[in-house]
Amino acid sequence: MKEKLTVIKVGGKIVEESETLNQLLTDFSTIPGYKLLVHGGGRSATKIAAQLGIESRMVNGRRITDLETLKVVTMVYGGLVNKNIVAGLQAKGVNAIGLTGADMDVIRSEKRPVKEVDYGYVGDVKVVNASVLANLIRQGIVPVMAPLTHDGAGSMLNTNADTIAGETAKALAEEFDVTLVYCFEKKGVLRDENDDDSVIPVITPELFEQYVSEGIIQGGMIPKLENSFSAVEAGVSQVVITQASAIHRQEGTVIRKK
Ligand SMILES: Nc1ncnc2c1ncn2[C@@H]1O[C@H](COP(=O)(O)OP(=O)(O)O)[C@@H](O)[C@H]1O
Ligand SMILES: CC(=O)N[C@@H](CCC(=O)OP(=O)(O)O)C(=O)O
Repeated sequence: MKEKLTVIKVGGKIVEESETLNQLLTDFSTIPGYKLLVHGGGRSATKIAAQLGIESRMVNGRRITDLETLKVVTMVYGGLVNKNIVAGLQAKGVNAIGLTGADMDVIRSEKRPVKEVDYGYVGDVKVVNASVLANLIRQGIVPVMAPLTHDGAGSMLNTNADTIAGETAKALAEEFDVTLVYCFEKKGVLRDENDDDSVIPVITPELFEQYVSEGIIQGGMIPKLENSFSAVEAGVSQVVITQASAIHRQEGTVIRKK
């Protein structure tokens, strides 16, 4: 029997507000057993870029990352957001280590090829170094991963945090019984975005296609669900999309292969 590991991904709206972040870190600190945290921070990057006079552009939930934007996201995700979370967890007795994909060569990626859209310095994940992460985890260290990867040739690349969480969960599923929880500000995937009580309890790829065509699922929810299906297909035991305050209950929306 494999040991259990919980991978939690927390997004931009939660990490940008100190109160919601602090609550999330408190809840995270009480999850029993092995765990790993992946954070986003897209909203913080957009705000700081604007303060620097840099405009942000998103296509299909991904940021167009030119060289100036790459500098901003490296500072914001790898510095400000990551270190605030690590310090917050240390204050709660969790021995966290902050990592980008370049640290210990944890995640290598490849610059996304230019097709209809040129995303710039955005990386598609090639290899997650599961054994490095597993060794840290088994030593009782909690990895806190920023949405940054590297190309192995000296360049950092910006990678969607939902993808980091999905790919990391998949790689670690060889060694652990992995539960992946995407948490954000809503109660789950909603039938009506303005009605918090319209949680869709279970989503399959077939239902996903239908909801996208009906416009019920859009924007940042699309990469979250695509990564969720990829994770359950690749042996992650359980994938849930839920509210940050409900990470223990894991009610929300459950992702099924079919
Ligand atoms: N059906 C849906 N149910 C819930 N949220 C949805 C839905 N469709 C689109 N969304 C949007 O997806 C967003 C979550 O994606 P994203 O902003 O990338 O999250 P985060 O960065 O917090 O992980 C929600 O804030 C919401 O606006
Ligand atoms: C390539 C790409 O889109 N990267 C994302 C990484 C941050 C992220 O995913 O943050 P959230 O989870 O808060 O949305 C971005 O720069 O917005």
